[in-house]
Amino acid sequence: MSQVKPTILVTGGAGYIGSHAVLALQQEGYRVIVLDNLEYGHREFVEDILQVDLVVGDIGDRATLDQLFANHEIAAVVHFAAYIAVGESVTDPAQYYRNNVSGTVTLLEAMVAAGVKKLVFPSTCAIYGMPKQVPMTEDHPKQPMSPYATTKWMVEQILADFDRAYDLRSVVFRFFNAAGANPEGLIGEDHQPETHLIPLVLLTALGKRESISIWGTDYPTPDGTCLRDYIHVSDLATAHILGLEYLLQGGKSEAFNLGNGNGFSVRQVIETARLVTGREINVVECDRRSGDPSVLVGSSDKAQKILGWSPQYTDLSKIIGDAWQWHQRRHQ
Ligand SMILES: NC(=O)c1ccc[n+]([C@@H]2O[C@H](COP(=O)([O-])OP(=O)(O)OC[C@H]3O[C@@H](n4cnc5c(N)ncnc54)[C@H](O)[C@@H]3O)[C@@H](O)[C@H]2O)c1
Ligand SMILES: O=c1ccn([C@@H]2O[C@H](COP(=O)(O)OP(=O)(O)O[C@H]3O[C@H](CO)[C@H](O)[C@H](O)[C@H]3O)[C@@H](O)[C@H]2O)c(=O)[nH]1
Repeated sequence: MSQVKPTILVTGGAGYIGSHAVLALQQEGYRVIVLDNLEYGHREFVEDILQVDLVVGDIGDRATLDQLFANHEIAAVVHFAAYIAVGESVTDPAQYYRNNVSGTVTLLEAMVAAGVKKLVFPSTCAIYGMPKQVPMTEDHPKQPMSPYATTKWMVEQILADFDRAYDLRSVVFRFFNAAGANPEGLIGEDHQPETHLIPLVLLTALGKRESISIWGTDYPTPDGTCLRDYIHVSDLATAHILGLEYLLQGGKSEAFNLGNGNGFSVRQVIETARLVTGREINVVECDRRSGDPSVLVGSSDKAQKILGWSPQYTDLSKIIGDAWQWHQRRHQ
């Protein structure tokens, strides 16, 4: 007889990475409830494609949260809801602190009040700032260089205090560059506006954009363009299951890097996209974008050791190929 698995609340589950985590949870037999205000998320991902219960509401709305926790026996929360645009966080930091920090504190208070004391929280490698050593490990100094990254580091510190004071246990995942789409092509990356390299390259291949800008060709890297650690979104989703199971089994609070372990340059991404799509992709070489480190590559040894996680889709052609499948379907 198969064991009934607990109910998990996924905030931001209508977004890019959250919807992939919902799919993975569903496939593992968990009951899932999504809380998303749909400011950026996609209703159809949750209701039509994944067919999961969706509560349209805000993480900063305590009454909605209290009702949710009262009406459902929720064992843990996976908390993706946040604003994510680095550039916008520089020009309008107030809304980032309100949504990502204040909203999260409201969620955490509601959890403690309801006795729900397990949380999986996506953070970012951007909390490390300029790399002092590569690959970066979890104990690398923290010097966030944007308000967005600061919000994530603040929440990590808040979680450490909530652990000490209220026994709220958390698994923090510091993602490197999330990319790709689930291999079945059901859901994928559709941010408005889009700022990430791989979807922008694929939108160029589709003719939705004239060209892709390469921001900086004079970095101290083999081809002069920045190296990033692109990690398949389905591998991130799998890590969330392992993190959740670790917490449900009584694991203590920990933070883990989640990366591919390999650095790919901007030129490699574009060249691979040319091969995968068979399309012409116009390139414009531009000056550096401010604040971009030349190399960001993570060590995920800790996640491998403690959670038994290792990425399955480390090949750049696979990551771009899955994203391409999704983009073609989305824009056909
Ligand atoms: N995309 C990346 O490369 C990346 C890298 C590191 C960390 N992360 C983190 O992963 C998480 C998800 O990122 P994503 O790329 O899927 O973003 P996304 O914008 O696709 O998803 C975020 C979702 O949260 C919802 N949301 C935002 N504020 C909300 C609020 N106050 N109440 C309820 N719902 C709200 C949005 O409507 C959206 O559906 C974020 O926390 C982000 O910081 C992403
Ligand atoms: O049009 C573009 C877009 C990006 N790039 C370059 O491509 C690389 C990747 O850029 P992305 O914007 O896709 O990703 P970032 O590395 O800047 O940022 C990502 O990783 C960060 C961690 O460093 C944060 O987590 C952030 O949320 C997430 O978007 C960078 O070298 C960037 O300069 C271009 O050359 N042209």
